[in-house]
Amino acid sequence: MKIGIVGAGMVGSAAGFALVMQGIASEIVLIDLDEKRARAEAEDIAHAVPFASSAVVRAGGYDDLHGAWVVILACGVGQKPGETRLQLLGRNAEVFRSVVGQVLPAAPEAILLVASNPVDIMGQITARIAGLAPGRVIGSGTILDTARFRWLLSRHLGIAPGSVHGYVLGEHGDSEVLAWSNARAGSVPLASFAAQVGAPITEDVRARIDKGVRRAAYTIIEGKGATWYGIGAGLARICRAIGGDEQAVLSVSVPGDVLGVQDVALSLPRVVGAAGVTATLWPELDEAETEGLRASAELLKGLVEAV
Ligand SMILES: NC(=O)C1=CN([C@@H]2O[C@H](COP(=O)(O)OP(=O)(O)OC[C@H]3O[C@@H](n4cnc5c(N)ncnc54)[C@H](O)[C@@H]3O)[C@@H](O)[C@H]2O)C=CC1
Ligand SMILES: CC(=O)C(=O)O
Repeated sequence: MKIGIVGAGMVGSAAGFALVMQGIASEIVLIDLDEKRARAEAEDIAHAVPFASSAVVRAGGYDDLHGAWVVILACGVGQKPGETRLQLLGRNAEVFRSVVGQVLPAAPEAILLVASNPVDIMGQITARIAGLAPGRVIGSGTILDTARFRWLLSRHLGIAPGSVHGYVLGEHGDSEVLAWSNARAGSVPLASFAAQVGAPITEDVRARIDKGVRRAAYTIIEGKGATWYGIGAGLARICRAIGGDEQAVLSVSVPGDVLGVQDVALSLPRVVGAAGVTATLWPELDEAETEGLRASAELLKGLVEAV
């Protein structure tokens, strides 16, 4: 599978590295305004290929995207310490207006996978500009937040993250909703399993995990300036679902109607395969989670209307 990456910064490069290490791509083309950076990252990632797979990794221009199955959009700016994702909107919307118009003629068949923040709104803007069939523009949404949630729960319960089933829904950002009420360990409801292993989900545990998920980006950015490994792996996971036509259920962001809010992009568990997102699984939520999701949808709707 050929994959293009526009934006060869930390996120784009981490995605390229994850794709190589997991053997997901046969060819990766890195594009950046800073061509020297794209060449350097492509060369560095290519040096990992002999340890993992047989991909061709190179820097290029938009014409080199011809034949790409997926084009990852990770260009623009990231948060500075203390900044929210939503504060990036004006700057990144400007970048996307020029970038998406250059990607489309070169790779009209590609699925566009948006990573840049605020990712839900950037995904919706991209879908509007691109005019592709629904589900062919995917925002990485809360794929990373869901990973953070599963990881923290797995640490608390003492089981593998892959055996924890739970999702973060709504905005990839401050208004996101951790769907505690339907989380499970294996096939067992979370609270029941937690009690069985002597690790109950007390209010303190819940607050700690909520903060660990919701504030993760702020803490990491404070410490090292940006986050990239988690989202790099998340983007590779979505590409794997597309390349393998997996019909995998992943929390990603596409536009749709949510709890009475029309045409708003946010994350719900979605079925992802070769055609992109083909279905949404409506989770059963309790009242507080439902209200949280509605508030997240209304917040995002207000912002996208203003762009
Ligand atoms: N969706 C998610 O879960 C996450 C999203 N992000 C977001 O990903 C984006 C990228 O973050 P980083 O890689 O850390 O930033 P970065 O600054 O390291 O890389 C961004 C790259 O975009 C390039 N660029 C800027 N304008 C361009 C244009 N017009 N055409 C081509 N390339 C252009 C820059 O030259 C730079 O190399 C940010 O918006 C960040 O907030 C970051 C982490 C997680
Ligand atoms: C930066 C960002 O969006 C994250 O790490 O969640």
